[in-house]
Amino acid sequence: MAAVTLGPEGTYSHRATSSIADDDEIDFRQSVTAIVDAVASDEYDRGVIPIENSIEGSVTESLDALADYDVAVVREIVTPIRHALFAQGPDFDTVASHSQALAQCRTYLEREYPDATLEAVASTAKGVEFAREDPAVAGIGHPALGGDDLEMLAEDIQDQDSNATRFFALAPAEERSKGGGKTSLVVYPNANYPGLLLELLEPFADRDINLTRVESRPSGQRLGDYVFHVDFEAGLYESRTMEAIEDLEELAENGWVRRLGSYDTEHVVE
Ligand SMILES: O=C(O)C(=O)C[C@]1(C(=O)O)C=C[C@@H](O)C=C1
Repeated sequence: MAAVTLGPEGTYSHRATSSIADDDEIDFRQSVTAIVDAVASDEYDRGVIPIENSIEGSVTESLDALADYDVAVVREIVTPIRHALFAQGPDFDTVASHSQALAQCRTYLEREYPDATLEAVASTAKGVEFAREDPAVAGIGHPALGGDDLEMLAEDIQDQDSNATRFFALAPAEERSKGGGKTSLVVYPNANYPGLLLELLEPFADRDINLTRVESRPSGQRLGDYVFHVDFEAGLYESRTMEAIEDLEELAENGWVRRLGSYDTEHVVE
């Protein structure tokens, strides 16, 4: 099964993708949007993108791409995230990594390297690549990224031991699954009036559907205008879900409701 994810080799996204595809069938892109685009245009059977982290919250580029492209979510993959710090030696002045990884190690970095410049790059593996090329740069990423030419200066530097990231496995839209106990939707009401958010949530409460996440993102159209990402514990084709979606579609008559799909959860233990 051909799959695409965030590269270069050795990112956390790559490790999550290894749980659904053979390593020789995994290709890499430099951004989440490029991955979603490649799946939406049928170039790959699967794409894996990070969605949210237990310390730093949503990966906003991923949420925005799910609102912009028609793709299906067919699985969620939850994996523990334990970061290590790599450099050629102790004399670096810059720490390069993915913005999420830098944020997940904020307390450690402020305590140990208060003067270091933090540089957000496309991925953790990219940051470690920079460290390999430049003695002034350290990288943060999975402990296996090191190798002989880099020193592992510290391990387990994430601010919480329980650090974990949730990924979505995506497929072309026509594969929108009918199985799985969790469902994700994106709703754009294209409206703003008192009680709108309450009205958005009522269709679920009325049918005893447990919401597991509600996230708002700016629509990009105007200030104060939002797209809502909703996850809940019920299948897409259960009658209570279909009824709830009918209510949402009425509410969003000037906007839209996107069904991302139903899926099961896989916990990858490293
Ligand atoms: O840079 C990587 O290794 C990624 O796979 C991206 C990413 C993210 O965007 O959240 C994935 C997991 C970790 O939370 C840190 C970074």
